[in-house]
Amino acid sequence: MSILEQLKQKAKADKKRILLPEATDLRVIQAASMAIKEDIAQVILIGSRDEILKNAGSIDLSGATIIDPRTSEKRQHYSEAFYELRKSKGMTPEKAAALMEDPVYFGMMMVKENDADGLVSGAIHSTADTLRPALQIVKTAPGSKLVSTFFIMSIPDCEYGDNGTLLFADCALNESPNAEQLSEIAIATATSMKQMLGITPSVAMLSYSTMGSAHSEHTEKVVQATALAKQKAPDILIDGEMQLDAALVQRVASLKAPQSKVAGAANVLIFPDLNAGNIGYKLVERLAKGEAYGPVTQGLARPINDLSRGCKAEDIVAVVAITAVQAQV
Ligand SMILES: CC(C)(COP(=O)(O)OP(=O)(O)OC[C@H]1O[C@@H](n2cnc3c(N)ncnc32)[C@H](O)[C@@H]1OP(=O)(O)O)[C@@H](O)C(=O)NCCC(=O)NCCS
Ligand SMILES: CC(=O)OP(=O)(O)O
Repeated sequence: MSILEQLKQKAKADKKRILLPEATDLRVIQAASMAIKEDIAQVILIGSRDEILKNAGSIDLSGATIIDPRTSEKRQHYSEAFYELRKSKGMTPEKAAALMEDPVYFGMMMVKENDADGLVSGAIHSTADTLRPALQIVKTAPGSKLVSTFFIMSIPDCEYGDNGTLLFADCALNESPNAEQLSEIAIATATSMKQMLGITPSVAMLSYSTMGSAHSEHTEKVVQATALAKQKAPDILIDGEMQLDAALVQRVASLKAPQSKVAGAANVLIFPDLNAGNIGYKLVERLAKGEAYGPVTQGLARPINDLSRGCKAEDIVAVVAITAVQAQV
């Protein structure tokens, strides 16, 4: 069974209430219909009922709940709760009331108030416009300092990773993580690999240098992050700094990093910054025809997940399943 099929089966076993706030977009409407048909979530669409149904045309949305923020009886309550939450950051009652007309902000408050279990957005909104309200409203999980994101990459006919399945991080949120933050991203992604996919993580801290073959402030950051991650999580297999070929290809690993248990067998790739991570996942998605599910967030108090604006309806369904599985924890 494919990784995606496994996640869908898990989602089905305990169905969660998942919000789709970009409900007028045709891909989101198609995804909602598919998710309902596959029975992986209770789908809640946020937006104008008339507009959603007009855009849906003949697509069956009969199993979805539709909530219009402008007419919702919860609007006043959410608006007041949002104002309370953000007043120390300059929020005013007027601005809070206006933002509650925005389906993404309204949806975040639904999740915050436990009126839904998770939210998926980003088919229309940029990552910043999806994740900023999540960070402001839902906030970090207890014990988590840093929210970060990963992609589940599923690459056809691929001998690397776990039969072509790898996690890539951070490809969407943290622009220029320092060594401490990079170590947190590595540990969180390894934990996600184990918890969500049941695969033992083998984490490569990527660089343009392998085990000291080059030196600069950029490589030193990765060296330091690797040492910190090993110190904080001695039970997780983490190594670096290493180049991508050393991380994946056994023949190259035996030349460049013969002592490393991770080199040649990595299934979690930690990129040194967002330029590398975002370009890296899109290269694999487009040139190797890999499926890229995400960006999936880790470290938030409740599951809020993003999409790429280039996503297809099937990608949205996959992220709905992932969000539902996260909501089960
Ligand atoms: C998401 C993003 C907008 C957040 O930026 P920001 O400038 O920190 O935003 P804000 O200052 O409004 O932060 C909002 C809150 O989230 C917190 N926060 C921001 N990033 C965080 C992180 N990674 N982990 C935990 N908390 C975080 C801030 O401390 C702040 O908290 P507070 O307002 O309650 O005190 C920014 O990180 C970003 O643009 N990232 C790149 C997104 C992108 O373009 N990706 C490429 C395509 S996928
Ligand atoms: C994750 C990502 O790159 O999102 P977008 O393509 O929407 O910028």
